[in-house]
Amino acid sequence: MNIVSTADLRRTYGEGETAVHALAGVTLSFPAAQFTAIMGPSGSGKSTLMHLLAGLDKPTSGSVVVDGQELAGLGDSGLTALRRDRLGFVFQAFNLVPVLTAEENIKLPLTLAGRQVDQAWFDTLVDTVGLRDRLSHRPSELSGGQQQRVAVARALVHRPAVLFADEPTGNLDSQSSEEVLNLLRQAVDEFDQTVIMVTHEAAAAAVADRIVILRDGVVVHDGEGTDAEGVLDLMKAVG
Ligand SMILES: Nc1ncnc2c1ncn2[C@@H]1O[C@H](COP(=O)(O)OP(=O)(O)OP(=O)(O)O)[C@@H](O)[C@H]1O
Repeated sequence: MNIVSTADLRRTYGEGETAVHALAGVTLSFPAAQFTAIMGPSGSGKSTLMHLLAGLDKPTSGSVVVDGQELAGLGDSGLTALRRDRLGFVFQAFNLVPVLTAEENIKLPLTLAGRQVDQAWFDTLVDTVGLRDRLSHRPSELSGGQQQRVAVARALVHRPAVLFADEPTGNLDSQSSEEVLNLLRQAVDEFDQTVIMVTHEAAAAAVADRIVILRDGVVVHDGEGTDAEGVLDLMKAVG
């Protein structure tokens, strides 16, 4: 089953001669429990695609279906509810709430939605991300890698239909990057989570099951995962 799919998705900024076709017809399907890395040179449309998939921006034309819902048919409150209840996000900048502890940050999506915490699932997540002894710490008392692990747990606490990760290792050293990537991999392998990750880094993309490469707003490669060297070769091949 596809958790996310797009049909001839287009997003144009501006009009006439100065128009920029950030996405120029993208048709992609993302099945459940698959880890996809979206790559491509700067300006190729990665962020635009991610924003459209998450309902944070509206397409010029074409459609996006997430978890069985056509986004164009949802109003602002419907989109907000979809993001809150069905999507998880991990960003380059961690985006934790500074005044809340790690535990409160992880539980925040449920608190905001007024939903009960599934304690067994919370415990599984905390043990998976290895933060049991850091739960009462605030973000400023955690390393970058620990903060991003809190962010991954937060993104998974409500068991989203899909987890979007936007350059999740962009601010991390190589060891913390590896830990965070392993966690995302585990979320797919052990929890059947669907992960869509935008990244510039070949080493990050190498943990994915599938590599999609954009250039000038179109898909120029869509194939199985490979190691970091293979990813670099792919990037070179598509220019
Ligand atoms: N709000 C905007 N107004 C006008 N043009 C925009 C806007 N946002 C993006 N663009 C243009 O759309 C194209 C795609 O941008 P996008 O940010 O999606 O690329 P990207 O692949 O995410 O790049 P990067 O890797 O540098 O983040 C670029 O040419 C960019 O300049």
